[in-house]
Amino acid sequence: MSTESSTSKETKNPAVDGSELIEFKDVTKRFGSNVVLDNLCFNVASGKHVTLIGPSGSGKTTILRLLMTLVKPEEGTIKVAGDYLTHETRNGKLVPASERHSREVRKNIGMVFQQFNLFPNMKVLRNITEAPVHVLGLSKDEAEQRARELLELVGLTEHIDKYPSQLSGGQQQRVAIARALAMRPQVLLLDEVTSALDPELVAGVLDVLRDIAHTTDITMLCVTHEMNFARDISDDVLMFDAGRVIESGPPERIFSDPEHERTREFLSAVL
Ligand SMILES: Nc1ncnc2c1ncn2[C@@H]1O[C@H](COP(=O)(O)OP(=O)(O)OP(=O)(O)O)[C@@H](O)[C@H]1O
Repeated sequence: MSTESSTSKETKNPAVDGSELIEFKDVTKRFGSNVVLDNLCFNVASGKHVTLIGPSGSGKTTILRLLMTLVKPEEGTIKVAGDYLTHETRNGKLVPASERHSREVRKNIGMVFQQFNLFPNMKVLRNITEAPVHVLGLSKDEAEQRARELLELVGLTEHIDKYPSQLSGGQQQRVAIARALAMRPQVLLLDEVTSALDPELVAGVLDVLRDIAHTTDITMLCVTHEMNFARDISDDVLMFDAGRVIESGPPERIFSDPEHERTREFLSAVL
């Protein structure tokens, strides 16, 4: 991870191949007159785990939504795995991307939302196999094999034949994690994935994510208020304020010795 304001490169996991997997360059996002992201530049290297922190409304979720192409930037470019998400090259010129192009680039990205967003009318197994079969073109057998492996990873093998409504929130969120991973994305986006859970269910979900962070090569971009989790999994933490990164660095430093007054204020309110 690097930002224009970042100087530190201390990390606990080396980058898988050292290349930048996510690149935001001069990205500005406005909603009406509200400038949510202001000429934002940051990169995330392949295999890194980066956590976005900052006050409510500082633009963290908007960054994840831009990567999912749920919203579009007014200015600037976003690259994923070397391809422009928002633009494509036609006749040697960079032009706004077609839906088709963005969809292809977005296949590199999986997202887990605060509100699980499972298909309520499908059993657990089909929730996980649906996209690999219909988007990636896997055979039903291949997709089911993949789903079974992932259900084991998230500890839900015995719930394979249940509907989401028969599961706890924590179990539903673990299905959502398995569903995102079933697409074998290079990047996993996590948007406050434990915020909607009863407190006693939070640890189980975070344990699964810690396991994934520590045992796979997946790149993670995470928005969370769980600071202990952020400390455990992050190579770098980006502190946002008013649509800009005001400070970044390894969690050991950001949490114990923040440089910026706004970071100190924010951390004293949440830690
Ligand atoms: N679809 C939208 N239409 C209008 N304004 C929006 C929209 N989405 C986000 N915003 C505004 O953009 C700003 C940033 O929102 P965002 O959700 O990215 O912040 P955040 O840092 O993730 O906050 P939180 O920690 O509360 O989730 C807020 O002022 C929000 O009201």
